[in-house]
Amino acid sequence: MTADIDEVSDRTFDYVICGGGTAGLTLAARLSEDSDVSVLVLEAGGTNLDEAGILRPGSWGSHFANADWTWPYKTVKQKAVDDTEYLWFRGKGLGGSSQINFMVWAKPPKEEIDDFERLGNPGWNWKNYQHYVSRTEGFVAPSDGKLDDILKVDFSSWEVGREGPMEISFPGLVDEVERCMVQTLRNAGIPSASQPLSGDPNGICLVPNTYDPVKNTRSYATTAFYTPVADRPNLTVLVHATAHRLNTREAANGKLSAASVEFEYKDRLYSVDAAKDVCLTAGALKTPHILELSGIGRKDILDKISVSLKVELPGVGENVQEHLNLGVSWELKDTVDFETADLLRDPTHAAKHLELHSKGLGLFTKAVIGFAFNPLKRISSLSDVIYEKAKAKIMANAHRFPPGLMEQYTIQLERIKNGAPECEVICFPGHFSSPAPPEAGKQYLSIVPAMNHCFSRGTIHSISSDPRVEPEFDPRYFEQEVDLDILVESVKWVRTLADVAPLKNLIVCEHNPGSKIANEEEIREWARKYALTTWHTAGSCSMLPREHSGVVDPELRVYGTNNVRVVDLSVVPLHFAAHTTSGNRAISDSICV
Ligand SMILES: Cc1cc2nc3c(=O)[nH]c(=O)nc-3n(C[C@H](O)[C@H](O)[C@H](O)COP(=O)(O)OP(=O)(O)OC[C@H]3O[C@@H](n4cnc5c(N)ncnc54)[C@H](O)[C@@H]3O)c2cc1C
Repeated sequence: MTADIDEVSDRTFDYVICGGGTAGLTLAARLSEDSDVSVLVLEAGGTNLDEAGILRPGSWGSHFANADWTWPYKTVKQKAVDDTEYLWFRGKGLGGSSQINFMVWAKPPKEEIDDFERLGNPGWNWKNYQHYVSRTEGFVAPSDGKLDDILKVDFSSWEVGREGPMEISFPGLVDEVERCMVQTLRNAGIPSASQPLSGDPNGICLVPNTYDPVKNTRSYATTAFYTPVADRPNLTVLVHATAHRLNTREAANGKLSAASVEFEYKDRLYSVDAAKDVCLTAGALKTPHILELSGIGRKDILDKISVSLKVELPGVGENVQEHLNLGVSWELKDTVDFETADLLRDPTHAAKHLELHSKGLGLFTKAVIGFAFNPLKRISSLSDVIYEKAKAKIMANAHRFPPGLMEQYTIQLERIKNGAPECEVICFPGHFSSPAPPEAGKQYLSIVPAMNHCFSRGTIHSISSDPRVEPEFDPRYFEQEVDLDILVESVKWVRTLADVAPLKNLIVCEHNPGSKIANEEEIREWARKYALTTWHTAGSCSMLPREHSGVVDPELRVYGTNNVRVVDLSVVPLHFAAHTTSGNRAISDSICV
């Protein structure tokens, strides 16, 4: 049961958590394990409990149209992409983005978590990361041998948590699509990654999902971290409550302490006191907004919006890092003996598969599981050229970088040189590409190159002191040319897979980008125009030394404050090659030990 306003307004809780999403609910569940502390979660959206459209896997993207489940954030015009404004959907309501995401449970290469420590964050290394994440994982290996012939993996050897509250498993429907994809990648010379969930995803991997294998439904922050503990007397959750700003005072040690949180509920303002910590978990897009409105951030930004500066932290809303993707799709022959997600666009087929889902069958029990993580040098002969060009440009501009960025770029260049598996490809069972839309009655397969180590850095800043005015989201796509160079090489490699069996035997033609996009310049132009966010934005309140533009210390405490913590993807100092939900669990678990 969620709370009423009377149970919250003007009361005091030990911990006030702003944002009941992926990280916020994990944190609340962990903190409230101690029955001596009281925990409050303020969530701007609703509860969205037991919504079939959320629980049903295979409904990718359909949530975007539902204003109760999704925030329709939008970027500012992107200069390098013809002034395009991009939609940056995020989950709204309990569970946050974990209620609308694609359910992929992937984990980064161990070196990339160790890089957090190299950047000045003692204790933030793979060993600890794996410890925290495995407390969440409730991995269930396929019991019926259905993946044995595809994967050839002994799941008992996987180092993955098996006792945690989040069901992680392979989906109900794994068929020829996955067999075709994996075999094609194998025939293209890509090795298998045998330990994708324990720090070595390099190669082909079938990645499990946040998927309940018994009910064939989505597992997410709500099912794992809210529903099972909702009746704890020391846990209070207020929905439709939007945190606006922290009311702070200067403490005896000269630092700022947050005494209370001002929030909006049904068009009225309220306040709630925090005896211990205020934890910001509004996600990488909104957490910097709350800090700035509370007077913590860049002086020039706060001056512009007439908010008085309490703690000057030039890193707030900076160092924003994105993952990008760009699908290549092929039209399939009529004779293929499997069905793809394309059929769900047809109402008759969708109705049939809804019925099947109630029996644990059909396309709605399908998920995205086929992946390969490749070093650039494995898929492109231009890896050294791209490295040298990027390095020369970085060295030439080093004097312009904010403190701390050069250290990040040094690691990013090393990753290219040392063959870090940064070029991901995602096998999607259906149409997932632009600009040509799918044609009715046709089926497609897509292989989606994804960029995980973008060099471009964006910003997220408030443009008004009115909390209802969204901040300006500016990812600065392709500001660094190396991002486009690497993406183009990935696209070129993916297109060559059309000549590799078994894929080549199943396809009629390339649908996107299509045969008209042939030479280097055309591919470059297509990639620049049609690359999309993977919704993995991170870094907007980076955990770095303060002199390196850091916002939080290794305990996730905001510099210059006694009790303000940021506990979501905002703190990632340098992005990693993995989907982000697992990282978020580690972040929220880390402060509870
Ligand atoms: C469409 C989509 C697909 C994705 N696919 C995958 C995938 O397959 N695998 C994967 O690992 N990752 C995926 N991701 C990314 C992953 O889901 C997110 O990185 C992760 O869920 C972010 O967690 P968070 O806690 O930082 O933010 P969120 O989960 O977004 O939580 C933030 C919460 O804060 C609330 N909020 C915002 N502002 C306020 C405020 N002022 N006051 C109170 N509450 C507030 C929001 O309503 C929300 O509930 C996807 C994301 C999206 C959007």
